[in-house]
Amino acid sequence: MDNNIRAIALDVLLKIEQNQAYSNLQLNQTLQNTNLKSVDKALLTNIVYGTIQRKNTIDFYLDQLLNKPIKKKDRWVLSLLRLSIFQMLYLDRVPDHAIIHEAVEIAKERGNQGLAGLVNGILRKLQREGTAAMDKKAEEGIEKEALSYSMPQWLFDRWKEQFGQDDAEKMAQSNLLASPVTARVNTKKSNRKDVLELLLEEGIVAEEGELSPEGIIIKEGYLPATEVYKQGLVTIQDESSMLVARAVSPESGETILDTCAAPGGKSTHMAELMQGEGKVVSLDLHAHKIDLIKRQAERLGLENIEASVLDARKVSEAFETGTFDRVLVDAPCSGFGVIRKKPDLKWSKTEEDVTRLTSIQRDILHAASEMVKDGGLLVYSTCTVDKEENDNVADWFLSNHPEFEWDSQFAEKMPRSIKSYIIDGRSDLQIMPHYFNSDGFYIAAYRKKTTGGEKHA
Ligand SMILES: C[S@@+](CC[C@H](N)C(=O)[O-])C[C@H]1O[C@@H](n2cnc3c(N)ncnc32)[C@H](O)[C@@H]1O
Repeated sequence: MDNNIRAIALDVLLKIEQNQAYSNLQLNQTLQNTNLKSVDKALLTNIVYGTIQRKNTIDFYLDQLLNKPIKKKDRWVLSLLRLSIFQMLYLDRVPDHAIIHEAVEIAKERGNQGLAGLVNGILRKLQREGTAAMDKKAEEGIEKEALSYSMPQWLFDRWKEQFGQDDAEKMAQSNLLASPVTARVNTKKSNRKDVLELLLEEGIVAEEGELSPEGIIIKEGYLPATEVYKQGLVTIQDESSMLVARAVSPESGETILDTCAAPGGKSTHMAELMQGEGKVVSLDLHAHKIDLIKRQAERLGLENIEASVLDARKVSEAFETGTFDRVLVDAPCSGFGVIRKKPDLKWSKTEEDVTRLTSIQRDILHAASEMVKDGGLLVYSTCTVDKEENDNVADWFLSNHPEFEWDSQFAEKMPRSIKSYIIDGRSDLQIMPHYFNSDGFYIAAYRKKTTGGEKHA
């Protein structure tokens, strides 16, 4: 069975590489289509994410272990070596000799005796000699952090400049850890206590989350296979992401705009908080993603979501100015807060991408702000930790939109444990992954000033 897991892990890694697919999407698709036990699914997840997370460091070792480059047609062997080295160096669960044996069997089956010999030789050398000599070389190199934390040096340097050495190191370190699986209870259908009991009956060990009143943390078991999930009592979502809908704080009967809504995590959360009363208008640029929102809404039993395709920058072509009580801009971003779940992001995104994204973020925020009623609320959020995309965009907005002010009630809506991270006089929040073992998220909330009338939201 274990051999099977490694063969599947190899296929997932190759598909991610060949199709440039997002690791989480490719892996989830595979997890849904295999009948592995939940403990094996966890191991598969660990191997795939871990191998991508540590790619930099593993390749640094591989460079030194390989005597000559691997032929182009046999490039898949590199992925096999990477996932085997990841297990040998970073996973305690399986002894080295078993990892080597399985890798050699896969190389034999998929390649030939020569490749099996190559795999055997490299992995045995690593087993025999360890990494001490190679680590010494790394210490002498200039890209020290890139190798210790297995991330591009430019990104580490950027974090160091933005947050200081200590936070940059803590964040880089926490990104190498497995992310907890968390879910949101659908409060339109049930409550946290009942859901925890139902999950236990299905063999899923879970506990209450710390950050969100609807949050639960899955300790053991594969949630998507449960009846609780299928019946729409829960949605898989990170706890910091749940705080976004809290910042919007929609009320029953209101009309809400979610400008960048797919796959629907926050739209459905807001619709649940509204107890199905009122309306959430969910937009996304990509037609194929609208279906994802609709499917989630259906699974969760939410009838108050209207999803359609639209470029949020052109929202004024579809709606009258000041139509919505509250508007959420959960903007496209670099995703540097969710590296634990999408490790490929740290290898694929560049500094130029960050700059390009900030201009889209500004444009969407500007267009969306026109949709807010007097006295209404506008929330800007991202799943990144980059100041250029976060504080800078948020500050730019406020200085260019005097009709808005910080939402003075923002801190009250956030959990107590987080309040110390909110700076006095502002209503924004940067959550780093190492603060609460959650995704890195940024949230800023503004209120549109009233033009003489009473406060609305
Ligand atoms: C961070 S994701 C949104 C996640 C979503 N709010 C959730 O909670 O499930 C950003 C989304 O913005 C969409 N997007 C990108 N550019 C856009 C634009 N100009 N107008 C509308 N949506 C856009 C992307 O397709 C992507 O689905």
